[in-house]
Amino acid sequence: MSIFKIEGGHQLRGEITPQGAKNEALQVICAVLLTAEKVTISNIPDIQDVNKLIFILGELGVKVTRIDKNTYEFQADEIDLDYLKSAKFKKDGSSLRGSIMIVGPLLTRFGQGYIPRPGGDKIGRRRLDTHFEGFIKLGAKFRYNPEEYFYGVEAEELKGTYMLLDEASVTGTANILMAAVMAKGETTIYNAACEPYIQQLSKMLISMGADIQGIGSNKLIVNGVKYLGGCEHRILPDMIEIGSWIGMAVMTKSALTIKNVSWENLGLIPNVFRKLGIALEKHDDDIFIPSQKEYVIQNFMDDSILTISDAPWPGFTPDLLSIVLVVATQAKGSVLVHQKMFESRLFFVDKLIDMGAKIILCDPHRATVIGLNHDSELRGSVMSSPDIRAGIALVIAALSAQGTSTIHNIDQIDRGYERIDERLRALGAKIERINDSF
Ligand SMILES: CC(=O)N[C@H]1[C@@H](OP(=O)(O)OP(=O)(O)OC[C@H]2O[C@@H](n3ccc(=O)[nH]c3=O)[C@H](O)[C@@H]2O)O[C@H](CO)[C@@H](O)[C@@H]1O
Ligand SMILES: C=C(OP(=O)(O)O)C(=O)O
Repeated sequence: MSIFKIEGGHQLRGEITPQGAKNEALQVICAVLLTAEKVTISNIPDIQDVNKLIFILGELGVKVTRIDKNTYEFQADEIDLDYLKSAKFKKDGSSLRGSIMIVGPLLTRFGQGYIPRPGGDKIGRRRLDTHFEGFIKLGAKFRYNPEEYFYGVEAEELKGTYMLLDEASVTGTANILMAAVMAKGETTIYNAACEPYIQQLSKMLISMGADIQGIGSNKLIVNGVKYLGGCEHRILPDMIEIGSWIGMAVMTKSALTIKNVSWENLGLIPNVFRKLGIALEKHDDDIFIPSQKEYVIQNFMDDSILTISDAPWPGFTPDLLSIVLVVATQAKGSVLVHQKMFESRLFFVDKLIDMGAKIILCDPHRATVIGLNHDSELRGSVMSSPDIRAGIALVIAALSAQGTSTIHNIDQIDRGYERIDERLRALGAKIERINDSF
């Protein structure tokens, strides 16, 4: 296990290009299972979760060719369905959340799909009902082995239908959509998630020959086709990484340019950071953040304290609330951060409190932050990263703190951030990765 050692208080400078989006990558890589033809995907982030998924596809028999650092060609023309029943798959498949999305494509193309209970962040209960209720609606038989936490669906033929999802689940919508594109007849998926990840997946499926309407809305109408072909697809920049870079710049009082962010796909993200008082300038498709000695949190119009909360898209993504929270610790003013979706994602605030931040954890979902306005800086500390976004929030805190911090369990951060230490060093940060053999 490696650790990060970070000497805080150094400004960043220069330009950074965001990686491709992790959550889109996990969807579109699963979609290669829908065709026997070649699929080329570019801007794939070189991160642990994505590499694990590519490994699983390779074990399943998909031919994987790495064309350059971030571009791969996939061909799923000889799939080994026996691997799905092996002990190895039960181990490999459970190591990340995104692997769940192989089930929809396998079910629609081969009539069977299996998955061990998937991993991902330990940020609260993460059920899979939406996924499997959708497959059942399409005509699949559901099997569950509780001893092994092993899920399965089987069907001779999937038939289009109307469904109202019990929640707008991101991976659930992607999974059901991938099953529906080759089901017989019309499927309506209402209360569908519509994050840019899903919009991108839909566009890719259309370029493979699928018929999907309603992209970007919460009602997708799919007319099943018999066959899908190859395509080329480019992944959008990672909006969560973009938000993380905004946090790094502002907490270290640095001027930073984030290149080619795809502004039109950022939704409320720029607005939310602006409400925290952060100056964000749109320079063509870049974000420029000027160096700011202070940033003042806006109150609501009636002068009550600002609340920032998450909601399914086009609401504010829950994956940026930990970053909003850490940024607020050095703002002028107060804000209530309300994490509605996940019940264990705010517990990391203890670590920020140890560093000197003024935060009241009201309950597992809500934390009030009273900004220090840089009147006193956070103090370096020894911490462990509980999940990917808390992990990057701790990195941000450490970059701004006085003294040196050590962050353990950085595997969690490597799950979703490509060579974050190298890229930060190139901008002037003092961060080292140390192999911790103890
Ligand atoms: C690999 C991947 O793509 N992961 C993302 C995906 O996870 P994932 O697809 O697993 O998350 P879901 O969208 O299924 O939901 C996450 C949690 O939010 C709750 N929920 C969901 C929808 C809703 O309308 N109300 C509600 O309360 C669910 O009960 C669940 O506990 O979406 C999450 C929510 O944006 C993100 O945090 C994850 O980064
Ligand atoms: C929660 C996240 O990821 P996963 O769904 O893969 O655990 C995330 O990206 O913030």
